[in-house]
Parts: sequence; C-alpha cells; structure tokens
Amino acid sequence: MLFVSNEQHHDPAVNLALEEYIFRQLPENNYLLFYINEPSIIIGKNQNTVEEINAEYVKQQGIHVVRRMSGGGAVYHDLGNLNFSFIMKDDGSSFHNFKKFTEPVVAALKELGVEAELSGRNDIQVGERKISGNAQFHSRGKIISHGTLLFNSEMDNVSSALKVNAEKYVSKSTKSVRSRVANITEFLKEPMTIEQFRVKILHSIFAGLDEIPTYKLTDEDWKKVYQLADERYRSWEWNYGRSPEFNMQQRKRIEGAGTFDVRLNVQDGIIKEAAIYGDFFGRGDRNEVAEELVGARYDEQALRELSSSIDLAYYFGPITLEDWMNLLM
Ligand SMILES: Nc1ncnc2c1ncn2[C@@H]1O[C@H](COP(=O)(O)OC(=O)CCCC[C@@H]2CCSS2)[C@@H](O)[C@H]1O
Repeated sequence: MLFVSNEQHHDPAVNLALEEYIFRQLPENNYLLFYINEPSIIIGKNQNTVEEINAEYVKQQGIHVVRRMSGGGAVYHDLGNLNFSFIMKDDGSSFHNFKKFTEPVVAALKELGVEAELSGRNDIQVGERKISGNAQFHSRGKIISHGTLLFNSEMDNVSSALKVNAEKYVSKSTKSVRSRVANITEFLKEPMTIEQFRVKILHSIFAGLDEIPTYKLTDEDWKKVYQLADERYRSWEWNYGRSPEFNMQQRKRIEGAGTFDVRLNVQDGIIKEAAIYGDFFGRGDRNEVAEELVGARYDEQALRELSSSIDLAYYFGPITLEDWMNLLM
C-alpha cells in the first residue's frame, strides 16, 4: 500500500477530486489518503441536497456543500474531522465489507486507549456514540472505502448544518441516519492535536515498516486534480443538480395576504412542474407565475433573481419577496 500525501489541502472540492483522481488515474495499486476539510457538508451520491442541509445556516456560515462519489448519508466536516480513504484493488469481496477497512483504524484507536468498535451498520462507535461514518464506491475491480473521524469538531455545527426538511420534500433519495455523535478527544488520556493524531493513525496502519512507502503527486497530477475539482466538485450541476427527482410542497399562511400552497416537481435540479394554490388577494392569473417558474433552477439565487422581476403584489397581494422565497425554498 502507498501513502498519498495531499500537502494539507483543506478545500473539500480539491480533496474529493484528489480521491477520485487516485481511483481513476493513478497506476493500479493500493493507496491510503488522509484529508481534512474546511467546514463543509459532504452529501452522499444518491441524496437530495436541499433535503439534507439547513440552507440558511449553510449560507450564513459559509459552509461548503459537496457531493461525493460514494453512497450513504450526509456528514459535516471541519478542521477537527480527519478523513481516511482506502483506494484499493478489489476482487469483488470488499464492497459492503466495512470491517476490512475500519479494523486498522479501530486498532490504531485502541493503541491510543480508545475502545471503539464497528457498529451493525457502517459506523465506528465508542459505546453508543458515533465517532466515524463510512461509505464505499466500487467500479471495475477497484474500491474506495472511506470514513470520517470526529476528533474535535464543532458539535453544534454538526447538528445545526444537517437539519433535514422531511415535511417539505418527497423523493426516493437516500436519507441520512441521524446518530448521537462524539469527539475522539473526549476519550483520550493524553491531549494531542489532530496533526499528531493523523501521524499516529498513519504509523499504526503502516506498523512494522521503517519507511512509509509514499506516492508523490507530480505537478501534472495536481493540474488534473484541480481541473476535476473545478469541473465536478465545484459545479452546481454535480452538487445540487445530480439530486434524484423530488417534489416540494409548502403550505403557509401569510399575515394580511392569505393562505398559499406551492407545489413543485424538480428533476436534475430544474423545476419541471409548478402549481400555486390558495386563497389570497391577487388580481393576476397565478398560473402565469407558475409558468415562469418552470425551467428555472431550484436554487436560492436563481429563484430570487427570477422572482424579483415578478410583480408579486399584482399576483398575490401584499407579500414580500422574503415571504415568497420562503414559500419556494
Ligand atoms: N463527521 C462526522 N462523522 C461521523 N458522524 C457524523 C459526522 N457528521 C455527522 N455525523 C452523524 O452521522 C449522520 C449521518 O450518518 P449516515 O450513516 O447517514 O451517513 C454517513 O455516516 C456517511 C459517511 C460518509 C463518509 C465519507 C468519508 C470521506 S468523505 S464523507 C448524521 O446525521 C450525524 O448524526
């Protein structure tokens, strides 16, 4: 197995691009990669992004939202969360075998005095509390099996950023499984930094070797990684647009204006059908507004821009742009 040093990049788009690049482009081998991301939500491949995130909080705190290649639920990362990624050759027996990839990490934790174990699912837990979520992607005889390690993350953000909107959205997307979480620092006898922790896990995984075999990425490699980061992991089409089809329905009473019931069908992130029902004081034909919405991106900025060119008072009576946005998102 070769260790791939990522020179301490913290941008989640770059780190996920690097992981995919190693998987698809580097010579076939077994690789280990670590990465630590700035505050971000990493969404599972088959999830509906808007269903999983607290959009307002995410925007206010400047949290990145990035979709990954592997399945499973949404997790929160920050500089206190260490990710490990095994990118391996696979004879077909590794997929769904989380034990194989979490065991070395569990053993490393044990050396630090942390009694952790793999839960029935894909989590590493200490007692009843989750310290690591794991997911996999496999294709053409290769597998990525990666996991988080909550070392000293901001726990308030973990729960605030991942508020799910179950009442508003209906879809066949993969739902996240909420757990009680804990930071590993809670269980350590001796204090240490996340960098010391990373080095400790690394040496434990490569135990018995005098020197850790390392793959050094070339400038050419990095160029392609950055390109992939831009093309995929920074794109709206991948992070939002790749969500499975969903329906949004929202009923609300707006003081002084009436009751509203907005229904949207969204495919590939684009509004395909829209209907506005309710009892409110507008003179204009509400269907005209519904028609305007069709074809737009289901996205805060796009809908705000579109809506600011609509004479809301004419169609809906005395409502503000904010009221209207709260009906749509
Ligand atoms: N960072 C982190 N680590 C562990 N558990 C977390 C984390 N953030 C949130 N959670 C909890 O897990 C659930 C979601 O659990 P669920 O089981 O639905 O999803 C996962 O675990 C996916 C793990 C993906 C790991 C990848 C590795 C490298 S890039 S991301 C969430 O609602 C929280 O309760």
